[in-house]
Amino acid sequence: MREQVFLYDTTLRDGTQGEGISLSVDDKIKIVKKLDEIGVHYIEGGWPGSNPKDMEFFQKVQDLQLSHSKITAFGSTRRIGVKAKEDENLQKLIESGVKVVAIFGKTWDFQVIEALKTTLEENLDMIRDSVAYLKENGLEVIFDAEHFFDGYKQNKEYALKAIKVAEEAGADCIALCDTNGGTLPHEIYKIVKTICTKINIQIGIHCHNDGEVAVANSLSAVQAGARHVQGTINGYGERCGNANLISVIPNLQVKLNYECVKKENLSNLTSISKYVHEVANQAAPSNQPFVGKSAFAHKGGMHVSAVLKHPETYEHIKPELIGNSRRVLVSELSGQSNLMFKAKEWNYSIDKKDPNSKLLLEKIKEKEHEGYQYEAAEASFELLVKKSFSEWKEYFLLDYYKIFVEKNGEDIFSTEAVVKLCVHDEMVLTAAEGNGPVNALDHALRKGLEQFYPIIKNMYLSDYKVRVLDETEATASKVRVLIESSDGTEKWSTIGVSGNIIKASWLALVDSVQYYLMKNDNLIKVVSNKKEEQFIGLNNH
Ligand SMILES: CC(=O)SCCNC(=O)CCNC(=O)[C@H](O)C(C)(C)COP(=O)(O)OP(=O)(O)OC[C@H]1O[C@@H](n2cnc3c(N)ncnc32)[C@H](O)[C@@H]1OP(=O)(O)O
Ligand SMILES: CC(=O)C(=O)O
Repeated sequence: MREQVFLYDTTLRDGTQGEGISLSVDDKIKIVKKLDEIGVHYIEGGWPGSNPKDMEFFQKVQDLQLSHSKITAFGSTRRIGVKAKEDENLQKLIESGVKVVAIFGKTWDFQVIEALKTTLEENLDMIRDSVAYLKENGLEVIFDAEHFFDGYKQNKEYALKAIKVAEEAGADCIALCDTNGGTLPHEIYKIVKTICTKINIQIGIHCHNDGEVAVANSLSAVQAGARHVQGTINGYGERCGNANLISVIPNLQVKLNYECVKKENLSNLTSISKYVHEVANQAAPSNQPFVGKSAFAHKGGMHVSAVLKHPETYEHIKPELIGNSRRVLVSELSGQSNLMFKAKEWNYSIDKKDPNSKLLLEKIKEKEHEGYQYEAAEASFELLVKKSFSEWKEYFLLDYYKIFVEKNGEDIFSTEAVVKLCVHDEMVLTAAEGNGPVNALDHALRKGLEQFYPIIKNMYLSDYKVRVLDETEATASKVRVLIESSDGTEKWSTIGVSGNIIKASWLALVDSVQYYLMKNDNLIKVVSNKKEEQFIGLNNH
């Protein structure tokens, strides 16, 4: 039987103390639903005494039927010199309608004197009165021992007395907080181990990430006896953030054999991490451990060769356990194993002994040396593979393009592009305007192709990025253009590199259209045959 560790999520409270993180009431409700689905035990919704938004949240959340999670409200011990029953913050905690509250109190003598500006005795009274009052009101009470580790290192006796007072007043759990985030895992282990021998109620841990060891500290605390772990999804939180539950959970469950969430819910971690990034309007870091896009992305040829033989050679856990997946990147650091893996993904079968495979690898390395970066442009890479390993027909060939940019006296710019193409042995000349040279080229290219391949009306450019490759060359430097295209369902990325930004853009643009046509080749054949029949018909008249 695996020992249970209780998860206490504070994304909606401490998470929103992180710079740039702000959640509306609806956002919070959405996140609550997801956390409940994966079986987080406690969800701290906010601080009812802090702002009207949090009050509204506590009203609205009462309408949710949660299956697993208990909603908690956060606040502080009573104010100095005020009776607990008259303290506005404690009243709001009770009025919030929750059954569980977490209150933080000072356990570091230095904080009591410098921040609270009161006596050590009054602080102990504040803790005692507040916990006792909330218990009298029938609530489950978690006491967050603020700055516990710093306090313990400086004045053991007082820090211990502060949490003893909370225990004696009836607290259900004492969460030891590394509030400044500077404590190291071996210190956490030693201190938590000692505290577990002195306190008879559940011990919890709340770590900040200022020393980048919040996850490690949380694990050390559990190994030392803590059974309640506080943290946030994706590690959002004040300053450098809180312990990232998305990493804490699989480390505890997969590696240390504790029970945090039901086994079947582990595979939702990747999607919940993405979901919360999305709701919080944050870019998901691709190198986020466990769930990031790159967490199981293999780039070095040696690694890929080994992973193909046995994934455990370069993977610490199976990616599917947490809902992630293995990826292989293609670059100048690739070996033939990278090509084989990618080709298989696209249903091409290639053999290491095939001379084309070696040629393709050499071509990729040359191109990467020129400035191409295929890991960011898989569609261009797939075209290269297709051209190397199967019959390739050009959907169109360029004869020339011309671009005209005009600025009139009233500071109005106009841009026009003329494109001459050969499609199905027919010369097509088109012109189009655009709000810039690349846009005009895009319009002219489509105008020329749409009559042959009407399907391209469905695709559009969704992103366009330019990167200067050698800044020392200033305006003469090479540029790398990355284009992302979409048809509303799929997205694909293509690349072009040149000393001329228009040419780099054209190359990326052509790859984008060729890729789409290649992917929809079955549909296209029908349309272009008809077109040819039509021409024949016309010629007969
Ligand atoms: C470690 C943590 O993360 S604790 C959580 C921190 N989170 C937040 O502060 C976010 C929400 N906070 C707020 O909305 C506001 O700070 C409020 C509404 C709670 C309080 O606002 P104000 O009354 O204007 O006080 P202000 O924020 O300026 O100062 C905090 C006061 O609380 C006191 N205080 C700090 N900790 C405690 C405590 N554990 N118990 C009682 N009082 C405390 C401070 O000494 C200070 O008192 P003072 O005004 O007499 O100097
Ligand atoms: C309570 C809390 O958030 C802290 O001490 O960091």
